[in-house]
Amino acid sequence: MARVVLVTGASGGVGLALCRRLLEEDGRLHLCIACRNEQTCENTRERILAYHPSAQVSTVEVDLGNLASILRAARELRCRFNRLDFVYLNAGIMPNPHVNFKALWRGLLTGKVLHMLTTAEGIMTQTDRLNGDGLQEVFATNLFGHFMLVRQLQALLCGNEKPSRLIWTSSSNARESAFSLSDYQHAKGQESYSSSKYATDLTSVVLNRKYNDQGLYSSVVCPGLVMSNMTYRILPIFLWKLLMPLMWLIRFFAKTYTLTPYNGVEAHVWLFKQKPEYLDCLVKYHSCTTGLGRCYVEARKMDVDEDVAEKFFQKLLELEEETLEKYSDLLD
Ligand SMILES: NC(=O)C1=CN([C@@H]2O[C@H](COP(=O)(O)OP(=O)(O)OC[C@H]3O[C@@H](n4cnc5c(N)ncnc54)[C@H](OP(=O)(O)O)[C@@H]3O)[C@@H](O)[C@H]2O)C=CC1
Ligand SMILES: CC(C)CCC[C@@H](C)[C@H]1CC[C@H]2C3=C(CC[C@]12C)[C@@]1(C)CCC(=O)C[C@@H]1CC3
Repeated sequence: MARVVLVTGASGGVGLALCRRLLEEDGRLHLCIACRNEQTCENTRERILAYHPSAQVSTVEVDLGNLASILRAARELRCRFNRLDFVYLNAGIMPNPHVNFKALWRGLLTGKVLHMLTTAEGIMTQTDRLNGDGLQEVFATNLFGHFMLVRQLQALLCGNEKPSRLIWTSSSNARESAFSLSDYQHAKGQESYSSSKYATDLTSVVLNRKYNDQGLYSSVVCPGLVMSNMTYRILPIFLWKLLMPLMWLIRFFAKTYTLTPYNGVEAHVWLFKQKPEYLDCLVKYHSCTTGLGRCYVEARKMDVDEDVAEKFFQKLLELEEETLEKYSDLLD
């Protein structure tokens, strides 16, 4: 039976490379790509088919920053499929990124330089805003939209003959100090991206606790530093191109400098081949590349407080309840 795989954020960068590499692994799978609108869906499908002409690729329109769009997409997916084997929750945003060059410069002179260059700790901020649903945009797109999608797809993910899998694209930038239970949407700070990725790690841990006995397993991966539209918004493309030789050099010391989307999805593809029962739900799987360009995966224990994770999950459930009340007309 062909496996059914749903990928969000498939239109470029990590998501597009993931689609292509999954089809290299298994040309028989049914790939459903989730993109923001009809035009992106069609363009992305054509780009994938150009490499894998005989692949089964379908599309679903979803704007993860819009709750009504998520409920509609989930309804469509429930009509189309009777199960989903893998869902890659990959779409993400980092709006208005700002690099603190002064802190970067100071950091270069300290012993923590590699940590800074691989996690961006202390050198990156963002400006967030409210979206049309009245939620903080980064929290809504990176985490809550995906959470709602998973919950709405529960019937396709639980109780199947074989386990189903959720694989979240998190980040090395996920940091406990950027997250607070009392401001879990990160309305007050300037590290909404870091907070949303930490929230992703917390959510995955609790999803395992709640759903493993129903045959649903969740994992988090970090693609490393990848050149994509997201990073091209941080520094201009020409500057990244100029910095490329330096970054290849840094890669001899910083293995998470995967740099290309192809290398960045090593962990996503590795997880596709693993039995979930043997994975550790408190581990984040990092895509790594050696100085000579060999890709591999490194498992690192996550810094999560399971009690905070549980409390945060309750808050997500409350927000979900409010959402479902508001959009009751979009439910079956
Ligand atoms: N690049 C890096 O160094 C790193 C990236 N990551 C994570 O990897 C993931 C992929 O990022 P990357 O490929 O680098 O960045 P890109 O900006 O290239 O890709 C982001 C993807 O998310 C989609 N997306 C954004 N907003 C929405 C939305 N509201 N609804 C639906 N889709 C949306 C984009 O679609 P559209 O084309 O319509 O904008 C695009 O397909 C993200 O979760 C990111 O946080 C993690 C660590 C490092
Ligand atoms: C010589 C160069 C390496 C200098 C580049 C400085 C910064 C622009 C980058 C250093 C660490 C990078 C980083 C990210 C963005 C670019 C840097 C801040 C991310 C935040 C991108 C998105 C992520 O999810 C994590 C990345 C961590 C490292």
